[in-house]
Amino acid sequence: MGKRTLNLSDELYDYILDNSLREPPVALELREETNQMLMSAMQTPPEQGQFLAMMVELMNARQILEVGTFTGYGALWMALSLPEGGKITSLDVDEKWSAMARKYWRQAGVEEKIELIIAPASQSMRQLLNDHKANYYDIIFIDADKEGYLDYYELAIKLVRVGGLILLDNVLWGGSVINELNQGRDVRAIREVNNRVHLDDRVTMSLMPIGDGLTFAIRRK
Ligand SMILES: C[S@@+](CC[C@H](N)C(=O)[O-])C[C@H]1O[C@@H](n2cnc3c(N)ncnc32)[C@H](O)[C@@H]1O
Repeated sequence: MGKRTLNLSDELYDYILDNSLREPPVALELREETNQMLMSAMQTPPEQGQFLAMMVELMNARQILEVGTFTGYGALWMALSLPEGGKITSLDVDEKWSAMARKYWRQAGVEEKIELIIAPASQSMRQLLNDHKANYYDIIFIDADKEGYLDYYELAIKLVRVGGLILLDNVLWGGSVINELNQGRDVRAIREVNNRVHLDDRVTMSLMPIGDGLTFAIRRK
């Protein structure tokens, strides 16, 4: 047995889903409809949706900010886990998926818990700061354009409360973070934010090989 995380074969991944996934039927329906789409790879995978919902419970979260909504799968899982009075603010720049997101949020009875803001996320996050939402969120899930990550992270540090959790998705970018021949803008942006979080003493952090790599950063001051 090695010390490192296992390489997941398709069979082992299926075993994990078969033996741990508790996906609500409405989330399955949304996932299946999204899977028909060209851009479906952007969707949060089911075991990560379930994990986000668990984070909501673990953190006793009431206020959540999601950066990157897509068809609303992650937001749906988190909303189902939020107690009465809890709220998710979800940011996306593209309106074209919002109808599908809203359809399933309504079907799940959580539409009232989710506010969708359509505008560039950096603009929306700055607006939230102007609207006195500094030190406000229990969880901030960053899952939008990678070039924006550093800016989103710095804004998230201001928006999250002390003790609150920032999650950054796709921080291994399919493994290409270690491929020096790959100097694309997305991968360079991810390397830069990974380095920033690693050296940042404002947070307690951990980079976990979940999905495409998920960094946890708890604001400590
Ligand atoms: C990986 S998907 C989000 C997946 C989603 N969290 C889920 O649970 O399925 C990334 C999303 O970020 C959005 N996006 C890209 N650039 C953005 C920007 N500048 N501001 C806000 N959202 C942006 C895209 O439109 C896309 O819907």
